[in-house]
Amino acid sequence: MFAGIGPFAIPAAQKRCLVYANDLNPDSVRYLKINADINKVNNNIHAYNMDARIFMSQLMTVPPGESKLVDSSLVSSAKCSVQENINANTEERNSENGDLKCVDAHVAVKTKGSKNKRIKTSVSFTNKSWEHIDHVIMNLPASALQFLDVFRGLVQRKYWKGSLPWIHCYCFIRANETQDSVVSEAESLLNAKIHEPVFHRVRDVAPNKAMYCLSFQLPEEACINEEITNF
Ligand SMILES: C[S@@+](CC[C@H](N)C(=O)[O-])C[C@H]1O[C@@H](n2cnc3c(N)ncnc32)[C@H](O)[C@@H]1O
Repeated sequence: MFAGIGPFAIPAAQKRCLVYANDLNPDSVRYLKINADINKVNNNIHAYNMDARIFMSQLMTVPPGESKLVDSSLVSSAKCSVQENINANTEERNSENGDLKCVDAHVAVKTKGSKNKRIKTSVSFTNKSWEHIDHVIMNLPASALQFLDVFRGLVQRKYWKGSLPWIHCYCFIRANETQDSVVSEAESLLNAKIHEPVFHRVRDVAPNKAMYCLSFQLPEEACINEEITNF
């Protein structure tokens, strides 16, 4: 969600993960793509330049064409509607399900105007992210925890295949704070109970403050559990 120039995205892609990497800063995304090129993993990394909440929402939205299908076997055989929207390598198109912009995976084109404007980022859906993702990495900013609300009702269980994703959210804990208070805050943002949260102490950043990574599996209660409608 906050990929920066790719210190997590590039190693994951090197391990053959398919990575959807996003950052709000266009310069970060530019260098992320350069790093992906240098490391020869650009086929495994799809880079986005948008706010992390919008990114997650759009990644997980079931396109309208897919939502009419009656069972998951039909869903898996249907063509990705976003993919269908790409008919020229460098042409930008809006997806059916919103305003996620698609261009060829290997082309990073700056928008007209000033240097610092958003860049058109690359999307080439080979997988259907609303059906399954394994891990979400939220490696800072310090406010990363506050973004957990995006997962509330994000996954539509009837389209999801396999186990729910693991969320890895970095945070800072001061000496007068506890891990329990972090979990409580995360639970209230998710509106669901977190089962078996795992804290990994990353490093001390000050005498009374340490950086942690809170990992947990997205709780079932945080998902939408509607029945499939038969048409
Ligand atoms: C401290 S950096 C960490 C970058 C990277 N995860 C790393 O470990 O190098 C935080 C990143 O979050 C990005 N960021 C901050 N707010 C954001 C938001 N609302 N949506 C997406 N990215 C954001 C910043 O642009 C920055 O690249």
